[in-house]
Amino acid sequence: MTFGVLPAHKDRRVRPSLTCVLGPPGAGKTTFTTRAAASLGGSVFRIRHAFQNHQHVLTDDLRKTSDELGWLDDRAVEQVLRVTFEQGQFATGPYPVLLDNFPGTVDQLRLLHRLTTRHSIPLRVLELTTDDARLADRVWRRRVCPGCEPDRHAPADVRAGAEPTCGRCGGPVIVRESDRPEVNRLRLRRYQSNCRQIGSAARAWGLPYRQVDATPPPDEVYREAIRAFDWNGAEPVAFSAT
Ligand SMILES: Nc1ncnc2c1ncn2[C@@H]1O[C@H](COP(=O)(O)OP(=O)(O)O)[C@@H](O)[C@H]1O
Repeated sequence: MTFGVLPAHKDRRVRPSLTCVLGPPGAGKTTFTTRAAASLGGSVFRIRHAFQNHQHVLTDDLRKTSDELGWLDDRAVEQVLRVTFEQGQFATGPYPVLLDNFPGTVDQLRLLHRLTTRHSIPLRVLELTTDDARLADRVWRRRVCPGCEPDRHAPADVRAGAEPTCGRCGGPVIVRESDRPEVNRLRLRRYQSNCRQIGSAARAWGLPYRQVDATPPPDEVYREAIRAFDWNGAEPVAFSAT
């Protein structure tokens, strides 16, 4: 099986796949995708990074957006997906691919479905859920470290104190721009208005769709999520570079 010019995973039991990881802000998507990609030997896809990396494929009108959350038009999404996956420019590592917080709409799921069907790549959806109070608390507490993660996405491992610091580099941590209450409210509202449609479409198109309770600690969430899918028809194996 080929998928653009991307290499197949060295371990034949781990086959190419795309797993959409969805959930409201604070559910733990980035925590899960980062961890799963590391232990499965895969990579994480983020639409924002893909846009940044492939600006050149977009015409000027498609680079602009007036959307309140900065989402680009689906024509831009389609072009970026094509160049990322079909033209093999997804150079962040071998499969499986975990799509962090993507798709955001049913039309975007349709784009992915078409793309993966064309290339016989399994596509499935994992939704992480927890209660509203916990979501609010996690978003409220989340900090990022501009030193360790200049793009300010992945949550920092915060060392508590009068002035909380990054557990990794000891530097100052800050609140993520998108966690400001007014932006977070918008993100949550958009998620809530789109997630049911995405779920219904996934089921109608025969895509595996699993919900996992993201309330327990990350290790447990990870185990449950891995259990929720027959991960490529094989027990997931820890990735070894050898
Ligand atoms: N299972 C979990 N239990 C407790 N805290 C978690 C869990 N998963 C994530 N977190 C913390 O909650 C915050 C949000 O997690 P994150 O992965 O950034 O969520 P999302 O990507 O869904 O917005 C982060 O500070 C993270 O460290």
